[in-house]
Amino acid sequence: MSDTVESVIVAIDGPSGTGKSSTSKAVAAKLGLSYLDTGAQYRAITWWMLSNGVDPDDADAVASAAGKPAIVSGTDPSRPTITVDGLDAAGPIRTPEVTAKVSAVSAVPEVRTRITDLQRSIAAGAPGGIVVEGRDIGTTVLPDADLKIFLTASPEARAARRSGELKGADVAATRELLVRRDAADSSRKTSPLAKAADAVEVDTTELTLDQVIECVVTLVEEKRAVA
Ligand SMILES: Nc1ncnc2c1ncn2[C@@H]1O[C@H](COP(=O)(O)OP(=O)(O)OP(=O)(O)O)[C@@H](O)[C@H]1O
Ligand SMILES: Nc1ccn([C@@H]2O[C@H](COP(=O)(O)O)[C@@H](O)[C@H]2O)c(=O)n1
Repeated sequence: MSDTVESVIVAIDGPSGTGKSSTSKAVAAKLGLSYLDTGAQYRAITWWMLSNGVDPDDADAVASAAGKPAIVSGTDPSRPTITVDGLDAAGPIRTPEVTAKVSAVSAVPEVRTRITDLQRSIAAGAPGGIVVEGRDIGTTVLPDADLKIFLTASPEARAARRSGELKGADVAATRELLVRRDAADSSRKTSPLAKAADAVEVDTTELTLDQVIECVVTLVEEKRAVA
């Protein structure tokens, strides 16, 4: 006889442009789960620093200000939202200025503690379960997640995807920026980008987005089915 567990927590990590957001949103929508984009939270705090005259490269100043902004994430996968001090931040957090500084801000331990606490409380409050995507979800934020996925793809595939998204941005320059951001995220001391030992690695280089979504949905359903 088979039964189905009530709630499931899925952690999806990986480098930039591997398809974490697209996959996580679609999987959550298909399975009726909540969705959390943790990169958006780090972008939001970075945007607040830039908007409030805090130098993102001054780790002490960033640490002192880390508790100030009120960051609220909406977890409906069909309409994810993010506000900072009540302002809609969805657009401003995607600017090149924020992208260029987010790795510096997210490396500051006080920022990570603040955002990790927020992520854990959102995951704990998600009624039917949640898909949480980022860089350290399986290793640090939710080490007891029911399923951990680590998405990868070649830098060339990721750059081609991103430059398509950015309407023809130079692929070589896009690749350079992706690789540099991954290197910074992987080499920071506190909670770096890393694959959890018990994560399932999915190389998406040769897969369509639909194939990746199907693969992850299958893995979640397998986990949910309890013998
Ligand atoms: N398997 C795939 N095949 C082709 N394109 C894809 C695939 N997966 C994602 N994409 C496209 O690649 C781009 C980047 O995907 P997405 O934003 O989901 O990646 P990400 O890992 O969340 O990136 P980041 O960490 O930088 O936020 C999007 O335009 C998305 O539609
Ligand atoms: N769990 C996470 C998620 C993200 N970051 C930092 O945020 C940056 C932006 O992430 P995107 O997914 O929106 O590209 C990322 O480069 C990391 O610096 C993080 O540290 N931990």
